Amino acid sequence: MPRIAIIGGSGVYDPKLLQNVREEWVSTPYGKVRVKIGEYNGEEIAFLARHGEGHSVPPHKINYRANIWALHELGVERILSTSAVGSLNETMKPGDFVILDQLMDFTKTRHYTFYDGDESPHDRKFVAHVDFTDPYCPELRKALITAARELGFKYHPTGTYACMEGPRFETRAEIRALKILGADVVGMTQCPEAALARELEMCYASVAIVTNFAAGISREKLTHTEVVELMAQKSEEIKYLLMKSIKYIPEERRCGCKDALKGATGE
Ligand SMILES: O=P(O)(O)O[C@H]1O[C@H](CO)[C@@H](O)[C@H]1O
Ligand SMILES: Nc1nc2[nH]cnc2c(=O)[nH]1
Repeated sequence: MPRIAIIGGSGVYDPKLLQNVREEWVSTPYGKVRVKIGEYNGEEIAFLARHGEGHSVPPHKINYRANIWALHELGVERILSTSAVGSLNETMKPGDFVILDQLMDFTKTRHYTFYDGDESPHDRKFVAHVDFTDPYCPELRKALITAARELGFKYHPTGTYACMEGPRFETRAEIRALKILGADVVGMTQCPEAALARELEMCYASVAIVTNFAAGISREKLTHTEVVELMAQKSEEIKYLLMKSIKYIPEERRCGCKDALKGATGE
């Protein structure tokens, strides 16, 4: 049973670091999910391509609830994810790794929770308000930071991610506003993915890879081609970062993630 999962974002479509990979279709109350399970460092790791194998699913149409539920169903406790981002912070340059520590959600049409009361399509029919002060697991963040430092990669140990609805990129004015609000990087997929993991008391962290400067900061037109091209250039480094990070993930969970529902339901 895999304790750890990797969710690959744009440009990260197959689990290069895993051996003996098998595919499982996991049924969930929100639909079926295709998960690959393989071995690394003597243990089972699950892998899920956020946008589907051929990047066929746009950010606003990803079935985030099915994805996170499926990993929980498999017994996953810890999720590492990648996210390709634009940078609003001149110190965070294309090719840099940012170990996210904060996020702001500007998405509009997504499904944000598993806890829909009586309408929940499962037996968790209660209301829950989880704490999300620190949306990323401190233990997973530490593992990513240690690995990035040891590998000598250009990385930033903190970063605030603004999640936009997409699928279009941002206007100059939107980026100007996000910069005033304190965002360092901008993307389209961390919300509701991170919150849904917290709702199922799973640890979650994301390494953002800067693929471009954001609209109005970049002098070039923004393209998804540029995003995928830069991610392809970084694919080896991303693989090594994930491999080394996994080795630093403690067996025992001492973070608050595992108790996220305590006090959240009012009981
Ligand atoms: O966040 P990931 O899945 O890496 O994808 C990023 O890349 C796409 C834009 O090129 C958007 O989907 C954005 O969120
Ligand atoms: N929203 C958004 N997502 C991205 N992913 C990679 N670059 C960008 C960007 O500039 N904006």
